[in-house]
Amino acid sequence: MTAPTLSHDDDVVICVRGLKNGFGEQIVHEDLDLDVRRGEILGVVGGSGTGKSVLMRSIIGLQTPIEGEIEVFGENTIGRDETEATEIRKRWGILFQGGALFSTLTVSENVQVPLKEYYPKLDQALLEEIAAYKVVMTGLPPEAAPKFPAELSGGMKKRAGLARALALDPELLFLDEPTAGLDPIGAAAFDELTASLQKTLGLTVFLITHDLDTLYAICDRVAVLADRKVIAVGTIPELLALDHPWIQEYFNGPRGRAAVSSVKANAGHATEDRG
Ligand SMILES: Nc1ncnc2c1ncn2[C@@H]1O[C@H](COP(=O)(O)OP(=O)(O)OP(=O)(O)O)[C@@H](O)[C@H]1O
Repeated sequence: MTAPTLSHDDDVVICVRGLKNGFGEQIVHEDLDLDVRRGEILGVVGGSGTGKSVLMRSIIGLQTPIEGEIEVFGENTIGRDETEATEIRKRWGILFQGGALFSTLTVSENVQVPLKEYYPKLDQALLEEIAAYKVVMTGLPPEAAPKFPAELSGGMKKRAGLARALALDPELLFLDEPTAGLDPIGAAAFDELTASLQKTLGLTVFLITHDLDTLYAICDRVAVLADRKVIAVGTIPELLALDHPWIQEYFNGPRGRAAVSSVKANAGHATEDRG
């Protein structure tokens, strides 16, 4: 890995400095800084329209910023030529909102898309074998591989999207609202899957969410977007110690308190189960 030049810290996988994004007259980000550390699950929160998805799109090179610098794995990601950008892109996987599966392809074929794109010489039998492995890895039954997205439940679609995001054995995973639209049990199961894959594969995870349960259950740190920048980043107790009205309202409001009790209750069950 190239040493990061922006952060001077080898443990920083994503480093954003002085980011400015906008559309016409509308400025979405200004002077935004963020570090994502190796091996952490970083939750990214903020009110609707604060620019969480635009931030993710800037980091992965789908949105060219007006100003600022972004490094991923110590490599500048802005304005790279296609060959250089491809080399960096190979090292991350993305689960877009809603799964974003190709509806005319089966689950297995969806997982094979990035493999074919980056390794065009792999033979078909191997492609299918890798896809089958990724499908099972995300907790789907092997019978899901030949199915089309329309034949899957919402939760299964998310898992299929995750299988595709993991196709290239990434070091870094971007998840955009992975539990949106899932029922609470499905959402909790998806959180568990994310946490267990993160641990097993040693992933760094950039996770955009509105789901307080997800933040409490699996995020190591949380970055809060407001006023066009990351106004705070830290553990939830660290954020709760801050006197910012949006942070207090979000984490200490009725939904935040409910999420804490549910995490405590689950921890209690886990202890009882072990006993
Ligand atoms: N391609 C685009 N063209 C014009 N405006 C855009 C574009 N993409 C995003 N925006 C605007 O940028 C702002 C931030 O959008 P973004 O989707 O990043 O918000 P978000 O924080 O992810 O919101 P949500 O939580 O509702 O998903 C919004 O006002 C949105 O309308």
